[in-house]
Amino acid sequence: MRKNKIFVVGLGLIGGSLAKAFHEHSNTTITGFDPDQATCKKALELGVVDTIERSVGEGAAEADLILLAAPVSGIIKLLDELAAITLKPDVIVTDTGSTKKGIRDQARHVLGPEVCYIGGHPMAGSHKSGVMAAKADLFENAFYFITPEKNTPSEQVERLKGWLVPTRAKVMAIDPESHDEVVGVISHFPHIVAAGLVHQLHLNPMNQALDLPRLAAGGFRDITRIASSDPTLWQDIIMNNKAVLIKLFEDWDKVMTHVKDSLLAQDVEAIFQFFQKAKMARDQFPIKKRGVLPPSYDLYLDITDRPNEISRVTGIIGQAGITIININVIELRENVSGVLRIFFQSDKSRDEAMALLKAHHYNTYVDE
Ligand SMILES: NC(=O)c1ccc[n+]([C@@H]2O[C@H](COP(=O)([O-])OP(=O)(O)OC[C@H]3O[C@@H](n4cnc5c(N)ncnc54)[C@H](O)[C@@H]3O)[C@@H](O)[C@H]2O)c1
Ligand SMILES: O=C(O)C(=O)C[C@]1(C(=O)O)C=C[C@@H](O)C=C1
Repeated sequence: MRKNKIFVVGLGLIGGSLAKAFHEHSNTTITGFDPDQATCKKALELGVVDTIERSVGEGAAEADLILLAAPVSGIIKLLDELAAITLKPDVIVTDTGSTKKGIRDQARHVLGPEVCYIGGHPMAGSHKSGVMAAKADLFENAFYFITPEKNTPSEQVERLKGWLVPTRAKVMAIDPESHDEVVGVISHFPHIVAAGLVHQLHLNPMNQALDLPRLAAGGFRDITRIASSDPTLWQDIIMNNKAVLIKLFEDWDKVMTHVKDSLLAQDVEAIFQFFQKAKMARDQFPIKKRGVLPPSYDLYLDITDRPNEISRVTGIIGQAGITIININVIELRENVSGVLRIFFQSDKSRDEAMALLKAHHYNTYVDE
């Protein structure tokens, strides 16, 4: 029996992760191509793909699903390459680019009407790049945007959804223009702000003498994690969502000017409201679930910086026969209290541990 063939072009974080997830499709061969030879070699070694194709043309001609997972400008060029190849009549061409309008425009422009192109964008990722960071479960429970045209046959949309089942993502159809507006707010502009905060720190005159990153606590690190993302990738994304981002700069200026003016006017109530409204909105965000990871029940407790403090806590829990599945320390600075986060297998274990620690005068709490 002939095997179906998925051809993944661009075997980095996203292409590699999708290729890994696609291995769940039985009766399917996953082939790949990447211009970087070292990436191809690694993808084969790690079993991310079954084979590496010698060129885009050779892989694409035989494929039932073509997935373009290069940087956005690379995807646009790849569409030109595909336009010059005779593809299988029922092939679906999709991509993972973080912007959709420019890619859709190019697909419309260069691919003939006989080729079914449906844009895609999985809303999960990382500041890390490359095939080594690829994970089969990266998209589990994440949204996965697809951008079919009004005239895309519904059977083709269903076929693409079928291909994407092993990602365990929540597939959502949206038009490319709305997509770019949405991700401008929830992804692209925040990346600019994160990088901007890092620049602000570096430009500060105190940085030379005091090495501010060394002093920065959890808050700065949390909000700037995504500033470690690949600049080439982000240059491409930002350039391809220019109009949306320019408008967001105007909105952002209004928000910042409001805080600055409130501060200048010593308007305490306005400043309180600024934080209060943001907190209320942020606290309502749905909790993100990660499907393959077993659920964990977390307990937080305040600890002081004294010798053997962590082993004292784990000892109290361990002696009661309660299993701890993981531990992490949040912001324990010299001579200052920090927070210990302990992960349990069940709410019962967590609640028992909590009662025990309370009896030992620890301040404990759970984050609902
Ligand atoms: N990183 C994220 O969090 C994330 C999330 C969702 C979508 N995306 C999008 O997915 C795509 C891939 O991102 P990534 O994070 O996997 O990047 P990556 O840098 O990890 O991988 C990109 C891969 O594409 C290859 N490549 C570069 N130019 C190419 C070309 N012209 N043809 C074929 N391959 C080429 C590179 O060698 C590299 O292996 C981008 O379009 C990005 O916008 C990224
Ligand atoms: O988690 C991260 O590090 C990401 O930046 C992932 C992220 C995002 O902004 O949320 C980045 C780009 C995408 O296109 C989708 C997801």
